[in-house]
Amino acid sequence: MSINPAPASAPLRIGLIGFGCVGQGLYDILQQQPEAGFEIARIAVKNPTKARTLPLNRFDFRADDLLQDASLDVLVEVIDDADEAFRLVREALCQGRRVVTANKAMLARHLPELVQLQQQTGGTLLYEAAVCGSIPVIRTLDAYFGAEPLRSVTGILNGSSNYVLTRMGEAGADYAPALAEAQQKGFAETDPTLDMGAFDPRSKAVLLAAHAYGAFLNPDEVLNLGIEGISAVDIAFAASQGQKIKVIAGLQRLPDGRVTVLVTPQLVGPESPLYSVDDEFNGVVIEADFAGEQFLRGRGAGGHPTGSAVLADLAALRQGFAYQYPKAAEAPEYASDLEVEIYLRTDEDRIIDLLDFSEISEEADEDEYVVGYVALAHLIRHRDTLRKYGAFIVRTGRLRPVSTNELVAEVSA
Ligand SMILES: NC(=O)C1=CN([C@@H]2O[C@H](COP(=O)(O)OP(=O)(O)OC[C@H]3O[C@@H](n4cnc5c(N)ncnc54)[C@H](O)[C@@H]3O)[C@@H](O)[C@H]2O)C=CC1
Ligand SMILES: N[C@@H](CC=O)C(=O)O
Repeated sequence: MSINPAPASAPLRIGLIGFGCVGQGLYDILQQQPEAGFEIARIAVKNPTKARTLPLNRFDFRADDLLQDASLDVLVEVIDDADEAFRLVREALCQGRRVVTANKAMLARHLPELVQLQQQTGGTLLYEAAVCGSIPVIRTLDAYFGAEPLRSVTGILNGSSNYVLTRMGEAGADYAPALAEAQQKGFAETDPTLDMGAFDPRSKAVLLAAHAYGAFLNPDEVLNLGIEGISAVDIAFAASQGQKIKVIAGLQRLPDGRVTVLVTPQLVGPESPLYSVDDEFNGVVIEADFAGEQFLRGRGAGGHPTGSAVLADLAALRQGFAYQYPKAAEAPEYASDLEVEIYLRTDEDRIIDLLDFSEISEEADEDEYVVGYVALAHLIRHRDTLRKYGAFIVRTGRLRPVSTNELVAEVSA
């Protein structure tokens, strides 16, 4: 038997919208891979006066001009403005075009509409780069695990906050300079609050929930707590227990079939594969009913790793690949009637009152921390107040149904 290579065909003509960290990363990758069969035909940028690595005549200054150009085979949207990204992607899909985006904030807000639009117009939208940079997690969940029920998907989904936590834990760095380094390396969002406040990994968790469980969630329903209030005391507390603090997105099927999603700092021990996922790396542990545990690890941010995921989407589009959302027809109910065990450090007594602990197992006046169970609904309702008063919260990983002492799940991260 002889295996014939795929027939040569004309390169796919790409319209690239956005030439920042990711746009340049993709451009660079395609320059180094002329044989890959993709040509960046037009590049739209916003600011005509900004100094760039390519001559001025290489750029367009109106993304809409690319939308009107029928000679472009695929549009790649990698700008940092979620509202404008939605307008552009929506318009392209209305035209029935093929689109790749990395904009998780936009996707998490508009996914149901964008999926419906593809069904109506025949357009295709891929977004592997939107979750975990270079790690092929969306396609793994959608295509490979499309038929298998999943117990949980647990991951470090944000490179910038993981970088800051690593620098603070290993090098004893302060929070602000560690964040400045993450920004300088191109890992952070234009507004780093999205990273440090865990809004970015929450968007990514919402996307994973659609592919892992068929659950299309409103991001506001999902608890996100960040690391803006972290201090050396917290890292020492974790270390005293042989653990590290990581920002963990936990997607979990409960015994009654419902799913819950939490995105918060969490204590992670050396028994977890996520314990040694450091710097800007991301990691995802998938617990499947029949396959058991699988672990994916890779660079979660940066121009080349993210550009690599865009390249993979371009290649997938050429092969006619589209997401199936295979579990959407039997989407589970979303559960928030749970109690979560947390470590809370605050110098404000009113925060402890506000959270109304149902059980306290440990209290240290000197270090101003409390460990105990709190209703998830209270954490969601008061998350802005917690952020405002600099309270720092870490989950232990234990969950239980509201108002009972029966432990339903112990997430060992
Ligand atoms: N940097 C990273 O590691 C990753 C970024 N992403 C996502 O990729 C997207 C791009 O991120 P970065 O490249 O890091 O941001 P960036 O800030 O480096 O670049 C974005 C560029 O888009 C330009 N822009 C804004 N509005 C525009 C418009 N209407 N038309 C043309 N250009 C416009 C900005 O001027 C800027 O140069 C964002 O959605 C981000 O969340 C996703 C995964 C990883
Ligand atoms: N700001 C994001 C970039 C990739 O998604 C991160 O730090 O993970």
